[in-house]
Amino acid sequence: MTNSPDGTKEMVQAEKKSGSSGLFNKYLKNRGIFKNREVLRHSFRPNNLPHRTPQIDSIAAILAPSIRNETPSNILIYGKTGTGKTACVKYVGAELENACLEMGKRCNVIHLNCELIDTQYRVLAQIANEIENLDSKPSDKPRTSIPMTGWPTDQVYAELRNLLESLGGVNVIVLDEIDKLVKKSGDEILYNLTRFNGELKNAKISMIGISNDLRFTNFLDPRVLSSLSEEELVFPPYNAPQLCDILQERADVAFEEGVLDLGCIPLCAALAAQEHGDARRALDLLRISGELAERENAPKVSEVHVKSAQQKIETDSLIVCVSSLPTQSKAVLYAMLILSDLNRPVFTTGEVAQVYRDVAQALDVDVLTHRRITDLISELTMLGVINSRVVSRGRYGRTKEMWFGTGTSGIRETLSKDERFEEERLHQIDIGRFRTLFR
Ligand SMILES: Nc1ncnc2c1ncn2[C@@H]1O[C@H](COP(=O)(O)OP(=O)(O)OP(=O)(O)O)[C@@H](O)[C@H]1O
Repeated sequence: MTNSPDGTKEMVQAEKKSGSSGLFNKYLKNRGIFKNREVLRHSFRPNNLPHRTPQIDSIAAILAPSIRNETPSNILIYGKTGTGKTACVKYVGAELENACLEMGKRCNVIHLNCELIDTQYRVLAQIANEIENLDSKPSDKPRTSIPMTGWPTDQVYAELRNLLESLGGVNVIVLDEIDKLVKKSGDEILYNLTRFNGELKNAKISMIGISNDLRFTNFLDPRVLSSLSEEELVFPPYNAPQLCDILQERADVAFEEGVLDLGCIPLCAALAAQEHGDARRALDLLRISGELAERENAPKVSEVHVKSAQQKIETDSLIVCVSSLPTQSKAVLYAMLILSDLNRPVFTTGEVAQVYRDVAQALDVDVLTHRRITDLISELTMLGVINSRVVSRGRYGRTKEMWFGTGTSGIRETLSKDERFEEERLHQIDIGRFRTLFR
């Protein structure tokens, strides 16, 4: 068999050999969109972080005493989501560890995600765990001298102290999303960690707290706040041109040459900058645009793909939001769906409340007061599930009008997955009555 330019014959041959039905042939035949899509994922750690040189330099300057085996100041880092806080701290941390290694000094940077590790016990056990396994290879069985639950806190502190002392050197503990830890477990752990250096002879610790919620400092004891924020850094949001530079660097590695239409990167950057300058959102937009183009076998990624990606992200986050709503909010939302099915693109609080009563009865939940329904409607507006505006009705006073921003199919499907919203119950609602009422 001669080789065909597009490789079809080879594929047919491979198919015969392997017995596959050729389901994936169309994906093999086309020139790919991506050269390396991993570069656009959240887990990728870039070596170059455009527009963050001042922040990187500041963190490096504060941590620099570590290379002389001295204790660096604690740092508190703030900034909205996707402004590169984690990426910069990880980058500087890796550089610091390498620099210390070259100089024969011991310095460990231990990064904890406090969304997952959110109690005093777990923070301490995880620090110990990471320290114990610093030099191990991926194939080694992990060593754990502190179990993840069960010991008295004093014993955990004592064991961690022994471990730190036996290894010596500087340990920089990064508490990423520190606000989650404080909200869940208070500031005792921070108090204890800031005092830990006083008990150590051989080893030193310093802390970096990262947060996108400035208000969490209100929950801190003033002594904890002053020692934790010896140094403070703020990461400003990126603007559209900055996001363009960030995306361009990644796109050069991620996409095949020439597949990305010129307008794609500026559009992703502009959409993400409109939100709040979030690089994560910009990268998601670019990756999903590429994936949509790939799925429809398009030869290029165009601005139409970017717009569809934006819509997909919005729908996906709407679905996550709706599925986590409490039953009463879902009941209010279901009442709105009924109204929109009755060809009412815009409805008022009074109308929603009327339909809601029947929905609540059908679902067998308490019927809330008009006041509570109004509160739930405000919450749904705040979450972006619906849009609303207050209008004046002359001598009838003011009322709220609301409408669905995008299609309702995602909301409908999500509600139908809630077992309370089973068809049998919902059939009890007399839609005909509302049809007459709201004619
Ligand atoms: N200057 C930059 N250059 C390249 N990529 C960046 C830059 N800033 C952020 N990113 C990328 O954007 C994504 C989000 O960044 P990062 O996780 O550091 O944000 P964050 O400020 O810590 O957000 P959050 O508060 O939500 O955790 C990551 O994939 C990161 O690699």
